[in-house]
Amino acid sequence: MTAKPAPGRDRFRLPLWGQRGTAGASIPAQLTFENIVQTYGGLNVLDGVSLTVRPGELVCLLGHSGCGKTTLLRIAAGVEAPTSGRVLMDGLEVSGPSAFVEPERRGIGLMFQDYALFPHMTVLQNVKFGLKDLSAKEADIAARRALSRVGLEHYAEEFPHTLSGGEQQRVALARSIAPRPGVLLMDEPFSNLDRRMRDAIRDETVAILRETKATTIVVTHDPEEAMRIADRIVLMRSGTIIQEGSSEEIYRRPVNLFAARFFCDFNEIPGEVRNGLAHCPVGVFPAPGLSDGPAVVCVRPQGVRLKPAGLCLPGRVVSRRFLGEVDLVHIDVAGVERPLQARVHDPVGAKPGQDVGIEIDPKDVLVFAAADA
Ligand SMILES: Nc1ncnc2c1ncn2[C@@H]1O[C@H](COP(=O)(O)OP(=O)(O)OP(=O)(O)O)[C@@H](O)[C@H]1O
Repeated sequence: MTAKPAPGRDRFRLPLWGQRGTAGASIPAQLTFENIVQTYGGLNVLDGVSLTVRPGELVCLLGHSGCGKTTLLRIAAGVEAPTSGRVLMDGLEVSGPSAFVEPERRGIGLMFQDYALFPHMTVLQNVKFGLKDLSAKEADIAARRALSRVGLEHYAEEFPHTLSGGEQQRVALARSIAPRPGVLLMDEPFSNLDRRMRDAIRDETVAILRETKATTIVVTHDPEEAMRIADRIVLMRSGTIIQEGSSEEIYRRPVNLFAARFFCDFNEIPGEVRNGLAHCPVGVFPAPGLSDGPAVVCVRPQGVRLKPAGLCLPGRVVSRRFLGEVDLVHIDVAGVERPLQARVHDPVGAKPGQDVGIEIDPKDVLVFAAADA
């Protein structure tokens, strides 16, 4: 176990990332976590996390509350030192047994959920705050350029409390990109925005990040948000990475039931695997690679189709809700404890009490060993 860095311990100055001049595109850095362990009160909050974020890549750290996402960001930023393991930027150790680079010398930008704007400073002063290495004139130019990039140049002399939540978010973004960080770390940056404006601001933010080219890690607990913005999603659970990949890879081929449940509200039906096939009350489905034994058959609600009664698996409609683009229909099926959920475009006039036929699209079915649950 490595001790936390003590004052006077081997530190080195890093002109490399620390001073990138005025606003404009960043020189993206590669950020590497090597076997990071972080222990609080004898508990491993991070338990051997290894991850490389490529230059210019946008990675989303996704996981439930308390799984260690923020702790990993804090370690990357240098606000905390890991109990063991190393953090490297472009291959050079910035946290670890042989070095600890101060946060302000890492060239890492931070943006928090609450934006952390200073209320007594104008918008321009807030954005200039991180530009202390520049002359007053250079800082002014860089800050105004960052503000213009987020479309808020006209708000330079306003105070934060006079701005809407979405505008404050953009000021915080301008402040974090103004020093042209090689790496940008964002902790739940959209969670304070109401749903109506979140999608637009999220897309706008991603477009700005692409333009600035900074290597970016965004922490979120919202799978839809991660799918919407990430080049790569890193799914965490209890201080470990359980899967990483593109949103499509994780959605279509989750490594276990936990990962599957994160992205879809499945119908979960107990079944039995025999000779590579899962048998359950709604059908028989391929279960490649699974040993014989109890299983959970997971059926996506959009994979359940309604047909006229008598043609296929019989069911009886329990309820139907109009959700706009689809209807959510609950259907009782013999042998299945809870009604099946179906998200259907064509509910064939389904009314509560009506008998229907059910077809299940095998591409919307995943099977896991019951022990995995
Ligand atoms: N300084 C600390 N001292 C003790 N425990 C801590 C400290 N910082 C974090 N923890 C604990 O470590 C665990 C992980 O916290 P962390 O904030 O990294 O999780 P998270 O995934 O970011 O959660 P959230 O989405 O709620 O922010 C939590 O159980 C938290 O209580």
